Amino acid sequence: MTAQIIDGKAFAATVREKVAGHVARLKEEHGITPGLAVVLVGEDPASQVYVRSKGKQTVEVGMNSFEHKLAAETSEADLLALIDRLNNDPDVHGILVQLPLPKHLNEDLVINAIDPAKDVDGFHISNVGLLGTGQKAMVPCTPLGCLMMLRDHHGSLSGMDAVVIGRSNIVGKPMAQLLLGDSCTVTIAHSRTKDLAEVVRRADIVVAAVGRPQMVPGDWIKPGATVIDVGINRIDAPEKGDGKTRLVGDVDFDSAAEVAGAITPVPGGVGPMTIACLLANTVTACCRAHGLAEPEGLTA
Ligand SMILES: Nc1nc2c(c(=O)[nH]1)N[C@@H](CN(C=O)c1ccc(C(=O)N[C@@H](CCC(=O)O)C(=O)O)cc1)CN2
Repeated sequence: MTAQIIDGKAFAATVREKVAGHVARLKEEHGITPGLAVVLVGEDPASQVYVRSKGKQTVEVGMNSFEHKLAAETSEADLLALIDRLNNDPDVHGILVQLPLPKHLNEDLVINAIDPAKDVDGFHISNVGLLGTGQKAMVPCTPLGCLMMLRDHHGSLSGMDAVVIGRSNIVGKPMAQLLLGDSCTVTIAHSRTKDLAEVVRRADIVVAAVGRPQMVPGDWIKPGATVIDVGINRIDAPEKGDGKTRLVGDVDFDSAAEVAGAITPVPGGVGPMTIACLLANTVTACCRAHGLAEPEGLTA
């Protein structure tokens, strides 16, 4: 293996430390404690784990955590009523609704009901528009985490060729906007892209966010390129024993690490940065709500 490993777990710990410092200052100097409300509808096991982790890390950095767990059959009207209460609660600076939602709930309607100033996921249409036009926005946590790791590794990204594989509203599109904002030449590729291998081979930066296990092999990677693997896919692992599974990314780590200059692992790469950036966004939202200076290095 030749690539440097970009350790997202360690980097996330440094982000949390910075957040904790800002939270302590907000308390000492202004008597303000940032608060994050997390809404979970239903019992999706992975979502339950992520929500528990968000609550625990929120408290660990000194913020208030408000968890709202609703039954899977909750009506849209009841969910919207809860969001309205949270929008009007001065102790709540950040609101997020864990995705995916049960099928009977309209995700767009629910997300767009959140006050954009409290939308710490950055999914509200107003924040999407602000980011797309280069204005001050709440930035989606996973792409923000990827950008932080890229800036930390490279310093300036200006002039680099970047390929984002995947066009989701949550990762692919905002990631492309952020890279454009840092003056990369950006290509958004997807399942219908012709000659994807050739497109990826041109890139100095590859962000893989397609949700297909190990889809990107090492021979698609330009030697020395930086590879950010957003995928989290569970696959069978018969080598570990009957019925066992393991997590892999969208990139074939072993072959890509032979060619890349740097690469994020799965697990322990982008995933931990998602929650760290959620905490960062909550402090940012709190500072903006109170007209205070925003924390440096925690926003795009
Ligand atoms: N409202 C939101 N919903 C969802 C988001 C989001 O950003 N906002 N993202 C994902 C889930 N997610 C956070 O919510 C998330 C996913 C993965 C990780 C993580 O740390 N993964 C670990 C591996 C965990 C494991 O063992 O399964 C890693 O990659 O190392 C954190 C947060 C969808 N929903």
